[in-house]
Amino acid sequence: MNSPVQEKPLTDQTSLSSVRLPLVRDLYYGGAWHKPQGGYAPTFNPANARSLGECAEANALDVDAAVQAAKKAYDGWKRTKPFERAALLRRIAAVLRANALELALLDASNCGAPVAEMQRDVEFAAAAYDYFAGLVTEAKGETVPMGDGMVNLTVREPYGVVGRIVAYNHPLLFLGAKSAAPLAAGNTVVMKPPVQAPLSAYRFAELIDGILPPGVFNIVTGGTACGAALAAHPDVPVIGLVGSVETGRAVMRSAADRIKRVSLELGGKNALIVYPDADLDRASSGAVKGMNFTWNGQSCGSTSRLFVHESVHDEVMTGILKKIRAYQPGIPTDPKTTQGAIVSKAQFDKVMRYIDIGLAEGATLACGGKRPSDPALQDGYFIEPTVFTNVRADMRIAREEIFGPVLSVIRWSDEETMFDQVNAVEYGLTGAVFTRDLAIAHRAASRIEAGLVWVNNSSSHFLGTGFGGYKQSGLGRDESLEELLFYTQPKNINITL
Ligand SMILES: NC(=O)c1ccc[n+]([C@@H]2O[C@H](COP(=O)([O-])OP(=O)(O)OC[C@H]3O[C@@H](n4cnc5c(N)ncnc54)[C@H](O)[C@@H]3O)[C@@H](O)[C@H]2O)c1
Ligand SMILES: O=S(=O)(O)c1ccc(CO)cc1
Repeated sequence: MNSPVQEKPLTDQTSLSSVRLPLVRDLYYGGAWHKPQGGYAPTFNPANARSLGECAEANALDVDAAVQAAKKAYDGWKRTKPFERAALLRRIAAVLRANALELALLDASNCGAPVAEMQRDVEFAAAAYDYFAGLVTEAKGETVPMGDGMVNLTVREPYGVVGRIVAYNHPLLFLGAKSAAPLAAGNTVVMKPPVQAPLSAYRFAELIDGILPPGVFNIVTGGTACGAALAAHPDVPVIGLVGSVETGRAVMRSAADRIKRVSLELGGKNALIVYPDADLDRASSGAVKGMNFTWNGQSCGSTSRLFVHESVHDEVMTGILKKIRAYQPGIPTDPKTTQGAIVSKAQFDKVMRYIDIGLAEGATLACGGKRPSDPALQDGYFIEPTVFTNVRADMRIAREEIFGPVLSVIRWSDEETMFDQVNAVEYGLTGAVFTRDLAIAHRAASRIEAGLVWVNNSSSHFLGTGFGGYKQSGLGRDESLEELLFYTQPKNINITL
């Protein structure tokens, strides 16, 4: 067992007394910590732009060492009885729950999302471990009648080493939730956390160290070079990415060279449609909820395009501008904070650029669009919740993923034209419809080109139901049995008796 941890104040701004800050930020593979050959780079607290210390930057040699450790552990893990695997996964879920606040504080200080939300993220990761532990016997096969003297059966087997590369908006959630299915299916994993916010991953490795056999669960931290080395590695037959469309294309290109299986959970520019018959109070609440302002809209599923019927536009806007006030930028580690900081200067600058573009394109700034005035927040990457009205569907702020707290409101009158505009973007991750009419709800749900459509709701994920994109938003469905089966391959066995 490694115990590379000491008590130390997390940041000088945390309103909670103290938290264990991982002192060892090396690479975790083969059940041990290893110094990176690629060196170290600082990670930051986006609430004040201060360094939180150096973290390992894995290079291709480091990634290879982690993959070899995972490869070595594969045979034993594959042969472990499914219920034994499940019991170990459930122990990880329990460890996550027992350490939720500490892990959430690490995420809050490193990725900028409020600690209260990050506690929910830890619970989501724990629930995913429990869920996939419960599905281990569903990785099953079938038999085909062959007549006398012959038996035909299909079994599902794991692939070997799975690489999973994840985005920065839910660091711990993705580390946990995205490792659970491949492990449950009998693969070993090499996880690549987001370069912007790796701290919770180190602590996760410390906490679960010793539960799984060495080499079953491994972590390599770093940026593009680390992710690209993992995606290209010849001994990694399956690669799962949570990230941008651009990265998805890069991962798919390198996967093509080795005929790898690829799962892609990518970006979105999702539409929420309000019909004239909708419960307008619910619709304005849904529009605010759908933006995930609490983590600054940094959610692939955020409904950042609001299509409101012209007859109810003003009433819906009044509701939105009132309800949006519930989100006030604040220090992420403060449990009362409702909206955190944007993850990095680069992302902050990108969002501000899009706000300038919206203004230049002639949209009307209805609220936000700037840093908050609170002096305590001046060093951090904070932007007030921002709403543009009078947006045309062809404007860049209505077509491109901003991944920030910026909502674009578009009026509609003709339903066909509205559907054309909703589906005109290259993305197809989520969509939402607000109406009281079931026929409209079904019509709109069938017309929206997206992998998930909420009716009279937004933002929520439902473990067990499948989450993933149409069009450029990705390939595959996570959070479901389909995710477990994705990490298995069928083998047909034909027996002549
Ligand atoms: N569909 C989903 O479930 C989902 C969830 C969260 C975020 N996202 C998307 O992720 C994006 C925001 O996250 P981001 O900025 O971290 O995305 P990103 O694509 O820049 O990075 C994602 C991960 O890929 C790694 N990476 C970058 N370039 C790589 C390469 N060439 N090869 C291999 N790995 C590489 C990064 O280090 C990171 O770990 C948005 O587009 C958002 O919509 C999608
Ligand atoms: O990016 S989000 O839409 O917030 C999100 C949250 C959880 C998950 C779990 O698979 C995926 C995307």
